[in-house]
Amino acid sequence: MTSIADRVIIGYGSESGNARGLAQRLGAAPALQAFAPVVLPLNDVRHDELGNRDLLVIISSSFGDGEPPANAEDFMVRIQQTNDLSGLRHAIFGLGDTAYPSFCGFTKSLCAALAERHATAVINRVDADVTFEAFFDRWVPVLHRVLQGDEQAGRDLHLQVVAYDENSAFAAPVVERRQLNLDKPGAWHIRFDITGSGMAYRAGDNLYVVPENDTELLAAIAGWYNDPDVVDLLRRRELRQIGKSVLRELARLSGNDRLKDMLKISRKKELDGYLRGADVLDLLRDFCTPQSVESAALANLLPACLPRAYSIASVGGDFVDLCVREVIHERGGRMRRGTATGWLLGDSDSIRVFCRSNPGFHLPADSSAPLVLVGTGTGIAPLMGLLREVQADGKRRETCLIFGEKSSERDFLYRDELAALRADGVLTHLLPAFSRDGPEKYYVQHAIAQHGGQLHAMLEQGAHVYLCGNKQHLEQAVTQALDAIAMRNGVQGEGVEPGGEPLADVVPLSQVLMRSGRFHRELY
Ligand SMILES: Cc1cc2nc3c(=O)[nH]c(=O)nc-3n(C[C@H](O)[C@H](O)[C@H](O)COP(=O)(O)O)c2cc1C
Repeated sequence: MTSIADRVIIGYGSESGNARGLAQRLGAAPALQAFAPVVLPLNDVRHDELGNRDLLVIISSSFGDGEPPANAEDFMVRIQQTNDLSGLRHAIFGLGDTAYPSFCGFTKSLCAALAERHATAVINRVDADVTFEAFFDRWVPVLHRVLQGDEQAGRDLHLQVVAYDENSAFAAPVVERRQLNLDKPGAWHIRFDITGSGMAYRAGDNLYVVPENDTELLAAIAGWYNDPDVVDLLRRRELRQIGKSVLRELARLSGNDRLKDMLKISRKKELDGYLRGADVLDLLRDFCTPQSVESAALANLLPACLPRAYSIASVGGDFVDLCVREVIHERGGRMRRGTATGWLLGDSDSIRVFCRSNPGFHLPADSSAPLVLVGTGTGIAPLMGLLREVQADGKRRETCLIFGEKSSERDFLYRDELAALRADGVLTHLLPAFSRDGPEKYYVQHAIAQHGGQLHAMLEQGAHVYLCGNKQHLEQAVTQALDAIAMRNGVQGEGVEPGGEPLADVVPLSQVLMRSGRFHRELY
């Protein structure tokens, strides 16, 4: 095989430095030195000066609404102003984030503009998500093989994260449903197979579930209308999270004075109380008649079933794990299940899902920073993901999991997995807080207080705190407990000398952690 180029020009488009960093690494890669690599911002690349023994490698992020970074804007304009680029050969590595609507929008447009002008891509375009490092490590050896003449290697490489969303979700087979506790409502471990989906995620990210409605609820609404076709009509409409605009329209169609009255601002509390746990069938029965709100009008009125977000409990790869609490309650003589949890825990073989990046809950870049992980109930989910990432990284750091539940015997979620992580040295401290095990209630804030010295030492070493669980119960209690251990041990925050008296304007530790990006919260 003979090499396809003598020279490699590496042009980068980068706002915050990721693409530039990769470009510089590529430029320094030993395998590329035979091709005299030159690294420069895309705006400085003169495509009209490239010869037919040059390969243009483009590494760029996307910004705004899928637009080029500032140092790639002029390059894009020059490409658009050129009619024929048939001599140009290129390889594009795009960096983006599926959290943005126009995922890798710039590099996709650039690739299309080059193709329209008959330029040749020697490797399939890469659309990388926040997990771009893993793609880069796979892409560089292929680039090297292509340069050496193995053009098929470039055609065989497919590194494109697909940006799924609620309108184009991936139907992921469910490969495991396992109850983790002994009581009702159940806490379930659910595993999806996402092989071949092009979906990429990392620990801390969220999975959105696009549910279908409970068949019993659909049948009951169809019964109310006395029309079986209503089941299909409403299968994918939102039947539980009912917005103000839907209520207003129902009040208008039904002409019901009670509903109109409840919509007045002065009665907001009453309306909120009524809506808690209510669904469309309640509204129909309580305020409407099948004649005043016809089923077609109702279907038109209701938005599509809203996707529900869940914290991912695994780390990258071909599977996504969730830890889900069953939602089940009775109201007005009727059992109700959560729309998404009902769908997840039903018997459906596959479920439509998509991932969204959640950078605020990723592991810190500093691989030596200790981790203090605090979670209650299914709030353990993303913490399991983070621990799995520590395990996969292979770089050991001090980690402490403070896990709160009711009973060690009945509710110790992931007991075996945690024991294995302990044995493996991934989880260095496990502090369970089972509220009903002893004569006194014992919650995570009590565990924080009891082990204050040890936690304080970790915080002094730059620990990051991750908190996940119920907003109402957890946030304030944990924040206060952290502030209290800092005060007791000599604050590492601002305004107090270690061991000294607090000043009047002392900044609590939780604030200091938050300001320095070391307090990560996922509360619901
Ligand atoms: C304000 C802002 C806007 C962004 N817009 C997009 C976007 O439209 N599409 C996309 O795929 N990624 C978008 N991203 C994600 C970046 O492309 C991603 O973080 C990339 O790794 C940054 O690389 P850089 O450091 O080389 O600029 C955006 C990021 C920020 C902070």
